[in-house]
Amino acid sequence: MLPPYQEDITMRDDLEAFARANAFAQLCGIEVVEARPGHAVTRMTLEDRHRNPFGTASAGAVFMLAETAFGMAINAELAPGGQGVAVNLAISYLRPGVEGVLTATARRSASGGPLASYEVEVRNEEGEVIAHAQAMGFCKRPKS
Ligand SMILES: CC(C)(COP(=O)(O)OP(=O)(O)OC[C@H]1O[C@@H](n2cnc3c(N)ncnc32)[C@H](O)[C@@H]1OP(=O)(O)O)[C@@H](O)C(=O)NCCC(=O)NCCSC(=O)Cc1ccccc1
Repeated sequence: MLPPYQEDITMRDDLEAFARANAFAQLCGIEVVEARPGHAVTRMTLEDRHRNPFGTASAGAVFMLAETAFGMAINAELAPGGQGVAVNLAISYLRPGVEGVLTATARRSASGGPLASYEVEVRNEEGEVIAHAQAMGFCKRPKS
């Protein structure tokens, strides 16, 4: 059985520092809104630098938003010194990202041993799902 989420904790101090240390997410303008064990929310305002030649959101930008939500959700579950990493992340783009704020929500759907599976939905401001990702994470324990 999965442990319950800690609903009362939205972002511990160490998770805030962890989010700030994610240099590439910072470069992309991704903000971590919420992070608690097994659940995280990230958002990104679409700017010209995120666009592909068609003028819509680049696949990589949307992927990074989803990946950051996954990374925060899995690492919020681990004891200090542990590392939650992606071993596979598959994404489907259902609608183009056009403008405004995109929001990714990650939640753990299953786990077994060191593996944990996450679902990530990316929505536009209208609440439409523009992308869906499935991530398989591996929880590395602190080395003794
Ligand atoms: C996950 C695992 C199965 C680990 O299996 P294990 O049995 O525990 O493997 P082990 O620990 O033994 O290491 C294996 C080999 O690697 C080497 N090494 C390790 N660490 C370091 C290092 N720091 N620097 C240099 N080398 C290092 C190590 O020496 C060994 O080499 P060897 O074999 O002796 O020559 C493995 O496939 C893996 O690490 N895959 C890559 C996953 C990955 O990169 N995902 C994407 C990034 S995650 C992400 O972005 C999500 C996110 C988002 C936002 C925020 C946060 C997170």
